[in-house]
Amino acid sequence: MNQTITLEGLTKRYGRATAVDELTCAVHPGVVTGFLGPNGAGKSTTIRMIVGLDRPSSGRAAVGGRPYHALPAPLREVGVLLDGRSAHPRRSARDHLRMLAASNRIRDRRVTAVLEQVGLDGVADRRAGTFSLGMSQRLGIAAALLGDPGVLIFDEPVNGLDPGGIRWIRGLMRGLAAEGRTVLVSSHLLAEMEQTADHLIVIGRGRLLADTPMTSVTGSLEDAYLALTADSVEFGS
Ligand SMILES: Nc1ncnc2c1ncn2[C@@H]1O[C@H](COP(=O)(O)OP(=O)(O)OP(=O)(O)O)[C@@H](O)[C@H]1O
Repeated sequence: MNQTITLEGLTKRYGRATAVDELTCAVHPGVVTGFLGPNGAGKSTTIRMIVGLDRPSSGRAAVGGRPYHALPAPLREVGVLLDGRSAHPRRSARDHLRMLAASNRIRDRRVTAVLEQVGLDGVADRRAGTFSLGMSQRLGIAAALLGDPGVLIFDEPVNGLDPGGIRWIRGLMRGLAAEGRTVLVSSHLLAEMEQTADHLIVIGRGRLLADTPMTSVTGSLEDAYLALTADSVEFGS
């Protein structure tokens, strides 16, 4: 399938506030695209609209030309990590993934495969509520990978991961892109993005500020980012 994510005039208003403002851009397969912007810029809201958790006020978000809700087997086409702590705390990691697999007609052996892939095979039968933040993030990543999707979206995946985990997810994202998948990742960790992303989409106050290959960033990403977003920071210095 066509694995490009396309946003066309994507807009989300909450009352009089505009969280996402006429966003038009595309996220392509085969590369890691970093999705950057200050707190409150609209990254999570954009991701939620891509995966059908929020309705756009106007405009469109599509994957392979189709809105998420029109995909016949969404988890097999788009994997998303939004909040690592999404599993029921009393349910084991394995059961959480089994339920997701069953509801999306994904074979049970994928559960074992993704548990191994994220390094949770040794704790698969422990309740998710006893997991550390980093382990919960890994479980969320396992859920995103479950359907072997061509499109992966990670909202702050490095959150809570230790240095070994950070290196692991960097390799995971690079590997997924090298397999030809579309990888969109939001993060505030610019040094990490500098090592991971091939392409950058930067938003501020819901608007597109930059859509550019990493190679066009001269000097440090931090300097370039802070200059670009200087007028778009709602909170902070
Ligand atoms: N359900 C909601 N109701 C009202 N306003 C909302 C809602 N969800 C988000 N917003 C507002 O939309 C704006 C964008 O928020 P969003 O969470 O998308 O930003 P973000 O770029 O992901 O931020 P962060 O980096 O802090 O996670 C913020 O001003 C936020 O307060």
